Order: sequence, then structure tokens, then C-alpha cells
Amino acid sequence: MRMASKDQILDWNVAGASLCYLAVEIVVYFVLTLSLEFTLHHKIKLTISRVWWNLFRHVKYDMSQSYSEPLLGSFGESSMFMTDEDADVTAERQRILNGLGDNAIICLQNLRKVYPAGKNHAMKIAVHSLTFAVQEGECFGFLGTNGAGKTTTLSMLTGEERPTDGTAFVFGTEVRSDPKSARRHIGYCPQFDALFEFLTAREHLQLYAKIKSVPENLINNVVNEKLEEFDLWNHAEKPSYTLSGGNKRKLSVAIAMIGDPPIVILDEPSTGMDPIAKRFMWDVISSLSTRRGKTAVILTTHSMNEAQALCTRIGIMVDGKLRCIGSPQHLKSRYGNHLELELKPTEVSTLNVDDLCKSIQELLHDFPKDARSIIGDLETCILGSSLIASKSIAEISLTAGMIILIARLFGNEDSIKTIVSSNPVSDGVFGEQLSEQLLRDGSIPLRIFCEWWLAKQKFTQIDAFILASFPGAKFHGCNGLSAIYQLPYGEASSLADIFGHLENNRMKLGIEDYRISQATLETIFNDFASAM
Ligand SMILES: Nc1ncnc2c1ncn2[C@@H]1O[C@H](COP(=O)(O)OP(=O)(O)OP(=O)(O)O)[C@@H](O)[C@H]1O
Repeated sequence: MRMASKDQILDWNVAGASLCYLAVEIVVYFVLTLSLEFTLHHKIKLTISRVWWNLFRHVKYDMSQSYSEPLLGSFGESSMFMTDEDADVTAERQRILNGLGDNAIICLQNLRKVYPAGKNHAMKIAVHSLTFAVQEGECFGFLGTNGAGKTTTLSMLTGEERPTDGTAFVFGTEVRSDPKSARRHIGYCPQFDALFEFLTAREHLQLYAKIKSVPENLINNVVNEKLEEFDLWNHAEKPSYTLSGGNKRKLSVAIAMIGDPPIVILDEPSTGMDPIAKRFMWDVISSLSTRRGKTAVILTTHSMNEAQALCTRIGIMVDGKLRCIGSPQHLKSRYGNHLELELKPTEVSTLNVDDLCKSIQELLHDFPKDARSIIGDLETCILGSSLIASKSIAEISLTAGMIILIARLFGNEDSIKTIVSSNPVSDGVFGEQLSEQLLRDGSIPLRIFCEWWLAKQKFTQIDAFILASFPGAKFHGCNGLSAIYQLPYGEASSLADIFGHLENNRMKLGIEDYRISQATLETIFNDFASAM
């Protein structure tokens, strides 16, 4: 369009039409935004009402079904229905519901979360009437199997999820009625790093310092302090997407700790960290609850070492229910009613291995002449064995067929089951690796087989001795070349007796070293998890 000499700038054919169009647009979009906000708000309300109604219908329905547990209002009700509840968990519930946990910094009372059924999934009770309290200066280890309900519980504490029933108090504020105020007291490090890819570590800390209302003049100090505390100086100016997994976790924990919140919730804070970074993080976390002494920490972790190192109290969740609660030592004393014996047999001597190799070589060489009739289907074996005399021991490899044959000739066919099995199992020596090698390569070197055979014999002897000496003892797997047993521990078997008995027979059996320890948190956790 060309402007004639007498046209003004605001004329319709110059800028007037465009300006009018823009003016109309302002009004239309303003009204549109308002109406969308308004109707959406109502839509959300409507959806929430629908969800509540569905939930109500489900709960009503559940009450008449046997698979549901009633909503718990008082201790009397709960104890009546939770007959399988552990005594410590019941005692904690009773303590809280009788008002004795009121001074606790975090207090959960029959907290429950039910996810209603959706199109693709059934209704899920993620958390069943959870009741416990955490005091200031305490680091509470919230452990549990995958899907046990830990994150859901933490989300209810932080106000991310609304409890279906029950409630929780955070610093005296009820999370149901006032989630915003409750949240003010909490520093939360979620399971997955909630970072902005293109913001640097420093910018993240500045942003969260502002969100947490740190006074403007203190922000730089606070940010520098956190960079120092979490050893992030060298990464301060890097965008977060370039940080390693461990440093991202460090940054997430640092963000949670900005403003020194009295409650810090850490959902698997040390995931993806190397051992040094992990130790470093443990120091930071333990200083929170011990040195500062005013902070309550809830820590979820899958590392039993971490829980043992940091937590003053531990609760183990399985399938939405708290299965046990107490200090690490209390749990070990209460549930670890056995000792763990880890013993390592002495290595087999080279002389014995050489002798056995020679015997097998001779045996296989003589075999076709002596006993061809009994092998029938082991033709390949025989063909292999006819070449054996001309080979050096180092060149001889044994196929599965030959191994079966040797075991049969030695009259001990059972012992090779582990290595010729297609499902490798741990057998106390290195049969699992041999089995895998046999599957992969089709054969194993004679010398390796002989080492295994002699080690296996030694192990069988030790195994028989342990099972006969300590009635109720159980083989509990292997740790490298060591075998682990669970020994019953009680008045009938003192530690001195066990040590005495092992020392007296150690040389005879060929035990290089051994250690006896109390049950670890890991075994206790595994016992709870497997009892699901
Ligand atoms: N939004 C949801 N809708 C339906 N079910 C859900 C939802 N969120 C979680 N769940 C279910 O609730 C249960 C508890 O989940 P949650 O994430 O709390 O477990 P978790 O103990 O934190 O597990 P992990 O150790 O793997 O993080 C799981 O069975 C999960 O599938």
C-alpha cells in the first residue's frame, strides 16, 4: 500500500485498520484468557468432585469387600484390624494416637493414599494408614522395596499429593488443611532431579534462594555457601545438562537445603554417586541432623550401608505398610536372630591340581578301550578322548559330555550338576562362572575344571561340617570365593562355642579365614521384602 501525500498516519488505509485490529485483538484475547481461566478452574473443580465421588463409591464398595482395610480413625479400630502388625509399629501408632508424638517435628497419623482405578490400572492402596513421628535432630531412614509407597508418602508430606485419609503435621501445621504453610518448613530433594537444563548450578541456587524468600542482600552469600558445602565450585557456571549424574544429585540436595529448613526430605539423594561423592554426601547429611541438631531428616535409600551410617531410626515399608520401626541396632537385635558366618576355603594346591589333571588325561585315554560299551551316546567324547594322549594338559578342554563322563567315572555325578546346568547357580565355589563359560564356549580347560573339582570337594566337606555342627544352619549364598551361612544364635550356642569349634577344625577342613557377624540390615531388609 502506498501513502498518498494528503493521507495521515492514523487514516484507515494507513495504520488505522491495523491499530483497530490490534485493539479488537486485545479485548478478544483478554476475554478469552479470562473465560478459559474461569471455566478451567470450574472444570478442575468438577473433575476433583468426580474423583472424590468415584473414590467414595469405591471406598463404600471396598467396605463390603474382604480385600480392603477400613479407614482408621483411632488406635482401637486399627489394632482390631491390623492383627499382623509388628509390635514396634503398633507401639509407635499407639504413642502417636495417644498424643505423645505431639512435640514431634513431623507426625503422620493414619496417613493413607488410594489411587482410584483408571482406564488402564486397578485401584491401588499405595499407603495404608501410616503412623509415625520424627523428632528434631533425628535422621529417619524410610526404607522399602520398589513401589512400597515411600515417594507417595513423601509427596503427601510436601503437599504434592492429597491424602485419601488420615493426616500429617509438619512443624505443627496440618498438611491437609494448609499444605502451603507446611511446605515452607520443608526442603525436598525429589527422586528425580528437577533441574532446568540451561540454568547453571549457581543460577539454580539463586533462583531457589529467591523462591524461598532469602533476603536479596544475603542471596550471594547463601549461594556461595552451598557451592562450597557441596563441593560444586568447579561446576558453578556450567549449565545443568552438562553436569554428571552425581553432581546433579548434589545440586538437588543443595537446593533442598537452601534457607536451612527445619525439615529436609531426601528421596534417594546419593543415587548415581561414586563412593567418594557418596561419603561426602553422607557427611553433609549427618552434619544436618547431628551438628545442627535442630533439623529432622527423612531419608529414603536402597543402600543399607547408607541407612546404617546415617539413620538414628529406620522404618521398613513393604507394599504400603510399615513392617518395622526402630534404631538400626534394635532392628538387628530383634529380627537378626542369627549370626552370619562367612568363610573362605584355602586355595587348592598346584600339586593336587596337576595330579588330578594327569589322572583325568589317563582316564580319558584308557576309557574307550576299557568301557566303550557303557557310554553309548557319547561318541563325540570318545573321538575327543582318543586325541587326548597326544595333547599337553594346557591344550585339553572338556565338553559338557566329557565332564559328565568324568563325574560318572569318579562316581560323583551329582557334583557336576551346577556346571552342566543351563541355569547357572551359585554353588559355593566358582561353578557359576564355569557353567557360563561352558554355555558360551562349549568347553572348559581341563586345568580349570580340576581346580573347580578339588575346590568343590573341599567345599562339600566344609558344608557337611557346618550343617552337622550347627543344627539349623543355612547356606546363604556366596560372596566371591567365600561361602555365607546363617547360623542360629541363642543361649544354646554362644559365640565362644562357635569360634572354638571352627578353630579346632579349621586346618583339617582347609578354611583360610572366616568371620562371624551379627545379621546385617541388608539381610533383615531382604527377609521383609521376600515375606511379601
Ligand atoms: N499416580 C499414580 N496412579 C496410580 N498408581 C500410582 C501412582 N503413583 C504411584 N502409584 C503406585 O503406588 C505404589 C507406590 O508407589 P511409590 O512411587 O510411592 O513407591 P516407592 O516406594 O517410592 O518406589 P521406588 O522405590 O521405586 O521409588 C506403586 O505401586 C505405584 O505403582
